[in-house]
Amino acid sequence: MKKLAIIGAGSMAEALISGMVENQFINKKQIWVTNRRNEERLNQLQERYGVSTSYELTELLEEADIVVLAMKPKDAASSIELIKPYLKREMLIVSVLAGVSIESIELLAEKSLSVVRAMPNTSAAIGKSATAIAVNDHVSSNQRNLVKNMFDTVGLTTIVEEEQLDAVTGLSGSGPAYIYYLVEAMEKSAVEIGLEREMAKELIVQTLVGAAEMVLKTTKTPEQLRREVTSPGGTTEAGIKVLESHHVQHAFINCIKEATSQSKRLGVALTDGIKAVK
Ligand SMILES: NC(=O)C1=CN([C@@H]2O[C@H](COP(=O)(O)OP(=O)(O)OC[C@H]3O[C@@H](n4cnc5c(N)ncnc54)[C@H](OP(=O)(O)O)[C@@H]3O)[C@@H](O)[C@H]2O)C=CC1
Ligand SMILES: O=C(O)[C@@H]1CCC=N1
Repeated sequence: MKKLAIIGAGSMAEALISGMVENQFINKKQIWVTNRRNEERLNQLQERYGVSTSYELTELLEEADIVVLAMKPKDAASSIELIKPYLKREMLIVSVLAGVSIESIELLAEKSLSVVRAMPNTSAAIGKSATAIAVNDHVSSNQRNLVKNMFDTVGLTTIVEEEQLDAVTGLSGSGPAYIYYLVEAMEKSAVEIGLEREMAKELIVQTLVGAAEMVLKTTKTPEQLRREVTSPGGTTEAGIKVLESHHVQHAFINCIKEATSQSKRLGVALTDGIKAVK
């Protein structure tokens, strides 16, 4: 591969750059990055990772093998409008945009393209993303393997059907935020029950890591693991009763369903908007 161009220089772009550079997926100078106008940010990425940067679209996109779309979904239409004269059938387009369908990308580009739609999460920044990718019919098996290898540099990658990506977004794309929300609650409670913040943080993190590894490494279900912690008449039972009285498990299920619906809504709004102006 000669060149990989990334449109958007935010947190997701940086996570990918860091993974690719660290794992020598491609020579760092062959990674080109741009953003809308934040030049300081581009300089920062250049200094940190040795990547190339440019606002000159010919320099950026000419002869690129892979073009990664990493702007916010609301900026997709204006951004693709700018780059569409440079997008070629032989290029592979990789989008990490939540909710934005492959169809929308091709409609915006006004041509059929080889498109991979991916949903990573922010744990990509430490090489621990749970990423799902879906491809359209123009993507060859070599290209699909190449993109899988690219996302493997930032964590685990699964191949799914495009229809499943909204659910993946609701579950694992947004997932880190749900866990952070729980950690926030654990930290607040720790202070209220008289523990020092720093010491509590250490205990919370180790509890999370330990629980995650138990789910990963044992053959027991999460429910079995929970029951093993819960002694009859003990502390866990007393705590879980409070969660149940607030229907917390039900609330989490609704949270994931709502995030999934929002991903669908974002996609439909964009596709309808594009079709209305075409
Ligand atoms: N954050 C997350 O947890 C996840 C995010 N995603 C997806 O990743 C994408 C990026 O998210 P994130 O990195 O958090 O976003 P950020 O807001 O951190 O970064 C967005 C970037 O896009 C750039 N940009 C906006 N418009 C244009 C344009 N017309 N041309 C070039 N660059 C442009 C911005 O440039 P400037 O600063 O100059 O305006 C900025 O560098 C989103 O689509 C999101 O759905 C996917 C999975 C998880
Ligand atoms: O909240 C969002 O829309 C993005 C997509 C998945 C995680 N963050």
